[in-house]
Amino acid sequence: MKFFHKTPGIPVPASGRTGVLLINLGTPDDTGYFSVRRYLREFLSDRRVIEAPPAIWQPILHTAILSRRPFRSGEAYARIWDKKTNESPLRVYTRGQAEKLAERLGPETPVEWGMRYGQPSVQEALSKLMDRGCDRVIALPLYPQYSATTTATANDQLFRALMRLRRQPAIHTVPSFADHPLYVEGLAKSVRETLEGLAFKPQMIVASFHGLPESCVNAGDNYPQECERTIVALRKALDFHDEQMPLTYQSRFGPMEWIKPYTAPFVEALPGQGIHRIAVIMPGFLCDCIETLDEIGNELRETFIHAGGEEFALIPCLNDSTPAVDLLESLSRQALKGWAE
Ligand SMILES: C=CC1=C(C)c2cc3[nH]c(cc4nc(cc5[nH]c(cc1n2)c(C)c5CCC(=O)O)C(CCC(=O)O)=C4C)c(C)c3C=C
Ligand SMILES: [Fe+2]
Ligand SMILES: [Fe+2]
Repeated sequence: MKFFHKTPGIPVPASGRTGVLLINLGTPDDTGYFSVRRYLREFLSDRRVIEAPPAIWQPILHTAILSRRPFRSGEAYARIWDKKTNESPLRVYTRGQAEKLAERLGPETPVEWGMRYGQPSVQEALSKLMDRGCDRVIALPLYPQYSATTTATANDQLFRALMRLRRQPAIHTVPSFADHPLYVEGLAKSVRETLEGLAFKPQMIVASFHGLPESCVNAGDNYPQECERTIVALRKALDFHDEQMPLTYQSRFGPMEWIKPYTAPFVEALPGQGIHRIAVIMPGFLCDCIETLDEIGNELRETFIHAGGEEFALIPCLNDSTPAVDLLESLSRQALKGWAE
């Protein structure tokens, strides 16, 4: 394979054109063992995600993890799979966000979407933008809170693609948007709408964020502070006390210590404290995915009911709703302004 990719065929307009590149995590192509294995192998080989030296980690990954986990994860993906499009929800919503954002920005500002792991790749999405005449690219990682394990590796992947280009576009990377007013407003609206539609009144709304190994935080990852910023702003928007909306962390992986409190034990203890009706919101995720729909919507619900809970409601992520597209439009226009004459 040649080191440099082709230079885009379409001449760049004299005035230049700016495109928006949405970058999300990625997801398997189907729920079968080999697809899930391929996805997990790529994901868990990323040194931004697992920092252990490859000489130690790779043998563990290829034996203990990739032999069994794809079966279990494949079953979980099958439970949440979008039957209509035959895709994972994460991909369906990311595409929806890109298509709706493109309508808002108009034909002069092309929008593409790519995945850090799997398909469509960031490189493919970048090529499409350049083939449409973009010499400037706004890269927008779809994570509300910054973490080196998500935001930084999304940007790394884009710069990896740039390393192979003879003629590079200029890049503007959009920072995290943990307490952006449109994000907080969108979350508050989704809480109000879900509560209105429920036949019961939750005694507590648990805000569960994806977790992170403690070692990452000790080494300087500011993700927990970003989660705090989101939750402080959301409680304020809803006029909630801390106890009405506690913050917890889900999705642990491996034997190491992760940031606390852990969602599952926290929720399991609630019925014993007289809390039998809860709702769960997951403001660390812009799109519903295996972690929200299965780990929380299925597994955590079962844990809570088994522990004596009575009612459990899941508040959906913003997905490709109007508030989500409002937010992405605002972030894109803000970045576009930076390039205005
Ligand atoms: C050490 C492992 C992991 C770290 C660190 C991590 C950080 C992290 N992840 C997200 C968002 C998502 N993670 C998702 C799935 C997922 N995450 C891990 C591991 C780590 N994540 C695994 C092994 C998996 C795969 C699923 C499984 O087998 O259980 C997803 C969902 C993807 C989908 O296809 O639906 C998201 C989204 C954040 C925000 C984050 C750090 C802050
Ligand atoms: Fe994860
Ligand atoms: Fe999980």
